[in-house]
Amino acid sequence: MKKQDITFGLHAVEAVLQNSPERVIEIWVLQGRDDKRLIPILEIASQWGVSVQYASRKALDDKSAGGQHQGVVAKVKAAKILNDNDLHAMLDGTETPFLLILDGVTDPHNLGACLRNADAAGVQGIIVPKDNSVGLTPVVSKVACGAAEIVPLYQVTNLARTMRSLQDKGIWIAGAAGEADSDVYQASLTGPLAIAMGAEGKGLRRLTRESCDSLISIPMAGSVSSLNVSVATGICLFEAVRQRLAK
Ligand SMILES: C[S@@+](CC[C@H](N)C(=O)[O-])C[C@H]1O[C@@H](n2cnc3c(N)ncnc32)[C@H](O)[C@@H]1O
Repeated sequence: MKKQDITFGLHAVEAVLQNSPERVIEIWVLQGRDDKRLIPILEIASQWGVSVQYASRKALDDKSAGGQHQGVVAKVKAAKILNDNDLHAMLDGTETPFLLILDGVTDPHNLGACLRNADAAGVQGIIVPKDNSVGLTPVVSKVACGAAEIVPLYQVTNLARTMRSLQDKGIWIAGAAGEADSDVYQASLTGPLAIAMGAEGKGLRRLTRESCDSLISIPMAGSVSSLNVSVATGICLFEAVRQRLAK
């Protein structure tokens, strides 16, 4: 298991400091940078006794492997990897679960954007298969703008089995698929719910699709056949939010 990781970008570094300050080992800030947005980061770092070093742009570019670091990079202890047991422990204390399943998303920008959408929609956790999915990389954290520190990501060994265990707990699973007959605006998305999204190229795998209780589509008016997975995720989650608030 990885022991240390890198997080970069203003929102991502501030979020890890705010939510898990004990994980932050050291912070590097671009020397000569006079940016008000750094103030909360420096304040929280000082409050928790986290060492802050000033470094050149080249050093920060190297530490972030060329990422968009916005003048701040943190060395952090790797986050605990959450599994099926953690998922069920969370569900046992959750009244009306609202979950997102991502069936094999591999692009860190897409996972980061889905985490951001999930946080904004009030999703309690994202479930992904352990294999053939991107995990919590530095790029994911940066794109998630802090949401990677808030929304738990559960990495499960057998997604179909986990889906069955969700259904046993009374959670309805709606899978998003462009060719589904029922559209997202007519589906009922209230109550205990998990929305399952497919991967960038292949969509939902056959077994995942067959494990869903219903399939929903987002009507497409133009000529392209599908939306980017993070855009489709945002639409499905916020239609569910709309219905849940209207109840
Ligand atoms: C880029 S799409 C995958 C396209 C893939 N060729 C397919 O056949 O599903 C990634 C995921 O976003 C969701 N998605 C994209 N467009 C959608 C739409 N119009 N309706 C419902 N879900 C959609 C689905 O979950 C899909 O698996």
